[in-house]
Amino acid sequence: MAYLQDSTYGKDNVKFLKVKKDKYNPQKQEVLEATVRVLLRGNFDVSYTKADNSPIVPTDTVKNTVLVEARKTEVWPIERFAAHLAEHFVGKYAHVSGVDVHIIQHKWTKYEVNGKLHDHSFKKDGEDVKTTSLSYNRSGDFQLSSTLKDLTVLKSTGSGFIGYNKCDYTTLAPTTDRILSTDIDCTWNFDSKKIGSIKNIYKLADQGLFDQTLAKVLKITLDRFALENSPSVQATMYNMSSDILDACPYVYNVSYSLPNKHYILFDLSWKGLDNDNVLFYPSPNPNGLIKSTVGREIKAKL
Ligand SMILES: O=c1[nH]c(=O)c2[nH]c(=O)[nH]c2[nH]1
Repeated sequence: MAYLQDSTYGKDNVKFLKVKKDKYNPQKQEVLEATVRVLLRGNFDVSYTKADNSPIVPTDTVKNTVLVEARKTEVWPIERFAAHLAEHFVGKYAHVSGVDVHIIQHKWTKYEVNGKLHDHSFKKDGEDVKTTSLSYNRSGDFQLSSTLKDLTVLKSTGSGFIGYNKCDYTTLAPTTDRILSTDIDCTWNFDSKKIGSIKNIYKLADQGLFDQTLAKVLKITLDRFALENSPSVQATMYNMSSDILDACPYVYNVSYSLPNKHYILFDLSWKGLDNDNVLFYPSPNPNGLIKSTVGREIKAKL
């Protein structure tokens, strides 16, 4: 006999762009382009097991809700809009027990014209995006995290890899000078206890917590990447995580997932040429993939 173990449903890839006009100068604007996913949990079992659609809030209604609420409420920062959507669905439908909201914020950056940032012209200056994920239950439990991803970085020196395990399968030569390149994917989980309740997300958003945390994560990641003589991806990502935990008291733990995008020194000796770490070829496949989650050490009570 089959039984429904788990289910969730909703709308994915709901896209909008919202314009924010300055109160005193409506030509001065900000934009937020977003891709939203809302998945509902709750008393929907009969729609799967008995072909009874009566509890289903159509995914089309979910899409409409995201767009109407984006018009009616503040969407900056995306953590606030995620909280608003989660509260909306749980508040409106008694049989919804929980909501998972995921929002991607696409990058638009103002650029300078005649030495001054233009009021309403933007360029796409990178593929990196910020995302947020909020899982919320009717009981009040919530888990909020945000992510910076697809930020591609490379350093042409200041990185090495030596002292690793060697066996009869090892061909890798140790190096104290290599290219290090990765696509940054960093997730910071917020401390739900410290935030207190989903309502406090609005207050903390007003205080700038979420924007400041993103700015700190970005700065720490880029600074560490540039300034540290990296002994390995593993050690560098741990140090980045540890810096973020020191700088961001509302962050509970930090996860990085970093591909090691190899650039291989090309052997030119057959041509009678040396290669003093100047000519490399990018080797997209295979790539290393290094992941870690770093949390705060629980101090023992003395
Ligand atoms: O920083 C690195 N970590 C590894 O685990 C590894 N493995 C490898 O082949 N090169 C590297 N580099």
